[in-house]
Amino acid sequence: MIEITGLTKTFTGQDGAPVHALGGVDLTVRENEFLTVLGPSGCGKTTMLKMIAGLQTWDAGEITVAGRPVRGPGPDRSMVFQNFALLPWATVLDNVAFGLKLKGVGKAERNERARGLIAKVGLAGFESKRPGELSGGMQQRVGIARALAVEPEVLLMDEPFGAVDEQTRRLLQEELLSIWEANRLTVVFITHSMEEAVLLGDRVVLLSARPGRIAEIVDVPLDRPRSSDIGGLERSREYVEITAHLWERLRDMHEEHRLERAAG
Ligand SMILES: Nc1ncnc2c1ncn2[C@@H]1O[C@H](COP(=O)(O)OP(=O)(O)OP(=O)(O)O)[C@@H](O)[C@H]1O
Repeated sequence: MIEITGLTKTFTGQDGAPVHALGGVDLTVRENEFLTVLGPSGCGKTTMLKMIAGLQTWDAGEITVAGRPVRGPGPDRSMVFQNFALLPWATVLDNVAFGLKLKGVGKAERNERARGLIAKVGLAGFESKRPGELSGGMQQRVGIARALAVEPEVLLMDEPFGAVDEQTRRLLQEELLSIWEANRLTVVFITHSMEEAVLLGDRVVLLSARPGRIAEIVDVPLDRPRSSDIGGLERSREYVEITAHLWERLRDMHEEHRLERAAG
């Protein structure tokens, strides 16, 4: 579905020094897969996601989505951001319908589709509110509904639940899982949470410290559907073993990074 080969990127830092963000990433994301991505801070996770979205250029390598080379943004891919990135002056309805408007869908149809999605993410009755009147969790529901409105093949999520409280995060995880179970989208989901990576993912990609490369890909053979019993999964032996393994790897990466820095 998504093929990434030899992806590299070097930025110029504020002091003029090169920042090697990605050091040759090769990755295949399967059709309808829920892929989660973990890695040390600054290893290029957001950079890679923006590249798949067509929002960031790269130096070398290639990305294709369903066989089409990525040259810029397109309606086949939607992104959900950590800070929601909603239009503050527009209502919930207009925010969700925005992408459909850009696609040229008529007002009656886009509003009907937007209302359906707003209900799906549990926000029926809030159509005429503006983002500033909503909690963080509610704003992220709008972000998800907006991303789904254009019926993308690929949903790109950059730490979407990082800015909400623990209970809301759990509810949003359950909602996202049930939406994905019903629609079978291809999802690439960045997170800082090992627990979240394992609960949601079919596979967890571990990126190494900068320059980011694939350090390991871990299969998550937990039963699906998972949306109805996240608590039960957390007590399963597989879940405990996989999260322990990921923690060991991440701890080693932090330690290597610390030693490299100490060595100058
Ligand atoms: N436009 C830019 N100009 C210069 N440097 C950049 C730019 N965008 C990203 N970087 C640098 O590239 C590296 C990778 O950034 P990126 O945001 O992709 O990492 P990340 O893994 O998503 O980080 P985090 O986990 O902290 O969100 C960082 O060192 C960052 O400072």
